[in-house]
Amino acid sequence: MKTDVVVVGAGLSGLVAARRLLQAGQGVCVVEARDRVGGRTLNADIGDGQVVEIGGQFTGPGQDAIQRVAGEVGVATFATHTSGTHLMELRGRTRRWSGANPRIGPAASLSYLRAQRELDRMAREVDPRTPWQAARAADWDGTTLDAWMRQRMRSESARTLLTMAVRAVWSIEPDEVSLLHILTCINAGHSLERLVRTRDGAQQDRFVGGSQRIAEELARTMPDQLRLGHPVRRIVQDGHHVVVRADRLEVQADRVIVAVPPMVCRDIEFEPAMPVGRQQLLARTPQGTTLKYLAVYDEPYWRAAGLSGQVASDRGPVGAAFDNSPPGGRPGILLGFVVGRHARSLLTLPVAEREQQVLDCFARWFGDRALSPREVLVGSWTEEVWTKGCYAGFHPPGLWTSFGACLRQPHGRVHWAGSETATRWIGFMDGAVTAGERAADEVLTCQAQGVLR
Ligand SMILES: Cc1cc2nc3c(=O)[nH]c(=O)nc-3n(C[C@H](O)[C@H](O)[C@H](O)COP(=O)(O)OP(=O)(O)OC[C@H]3O[C@@H](n4cnc5c(N)ncnc54)[C@H](O)[C@@H]3O)c2cc1C
Repeated sequence: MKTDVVVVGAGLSGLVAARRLLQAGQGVCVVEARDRVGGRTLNADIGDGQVVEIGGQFTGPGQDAIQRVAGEVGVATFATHTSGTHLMELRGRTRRWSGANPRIGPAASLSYLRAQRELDRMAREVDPRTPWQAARAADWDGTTLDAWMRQRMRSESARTLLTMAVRAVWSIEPDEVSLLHILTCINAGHSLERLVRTRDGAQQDRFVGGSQRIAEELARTMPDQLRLGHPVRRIVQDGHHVVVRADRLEVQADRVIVAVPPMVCRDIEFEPAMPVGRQQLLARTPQGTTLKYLAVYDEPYWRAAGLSGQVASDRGPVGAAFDNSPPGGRPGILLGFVVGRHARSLLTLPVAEREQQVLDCFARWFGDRALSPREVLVGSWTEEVWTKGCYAGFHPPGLWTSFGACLRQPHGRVHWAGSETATRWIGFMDGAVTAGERAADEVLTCQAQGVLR
């Protein structure tokens, strides 16, 4: 089969790239390993025509790209449930709180807010398009966020709180990530405060009908271009064209856009081989670890007790919880994120034991009724062969300054998309959209100029 452009991966990034290319009159073939579209967005049916999200779900102010695309395909947003009192488990104490910030004592609060402000200020010195060019890039990429926290934050409670925030936002531990990477992501997501917050922040809204609907609606506009269930194994190029070899499918094209997560991209064989910088980049980009649990109850019974369903915990295994009920409030759904170190430890247990530990957390916060959900759904993304971890890939120390310049550099006729290659909202659905559009524009420019880079 022959076409102008092959897109590998029918997640949001690949689908948006394909849409832009089709709009520009290009022939397109989207080759997807799974038998569904949406990648890291996935809806689960909970009956009565309602769904809940197993993958990415939240959106908020400043995420204009995903909201624009959602609007264009007729998917609206609704507010995440936040009314009521939130809970925080911190260093052996459970606190109830409401308003902007949890009360953790004046010294700890001050230490946390100072650190947040300092990180936001440092982040403004980092251009997310070229983090390796920041004046202090070498220093910041030579250390971890944890090392910086130990140096700058005297309060242990404040450090624990920031660790909880980092786990919740990026599903990683502060001692494994480059300080420069965190600053890049903070700038790309406006500010740490915006990344962390629900109201006025990145968790403010959800998509009606579930986020996967956006991918499904995009896919509906290109039925003839989609090839589902064909894992791409090999991409071979010469001076004239590129051939994409997938299971039971071979497509020849002028150019290819690869829109898959970094750890999965490592498994595709490239001929000629990728340049050394990009090989190193992929080999050293791990992905976060997340198990996302959704416990379904007849009603959101915790609301009657004045609780919002929102919890942050350093004890775990659930590190963050939300009321994830559908817009109408029935059934009641508790969402529990098990992330970072807690997720890696939970993943070593049998599935039934994992679930029990999660329900035990819910019972600790919302009473024994939590132990009897009518259904429990789980997204175990590290165990998904076509994802291998989430929410996204991240950079340990040294990576941005050594190999960052290779992140978006095309390899001959092969271009790179996916939320990890974004320069705004890196690792988010919004980033997936802008990365897909950027890669499509690169291809269109090359096609127009007849360029082989
Ligand atoms: C549990 C969880 C919670 C999240 N929470 C949020 C959130 O609240 N808000 C937010 O904005 N983002 C969130 N994210 C992140 C967000 O979902 C992702 O950044 C975004 O969806 C990534 O889109 P993508 O197209 O770049 O990659 P993907 O969605 O991973 O798409 C890649 C596609 O490529 C396919 N593929 C892989 N390998 C091959 C191959 N060899 N051949 C063919 N196809 C292949 C995959 O099957 C997949 O369909 C979350 C993610 C998860 C998993």
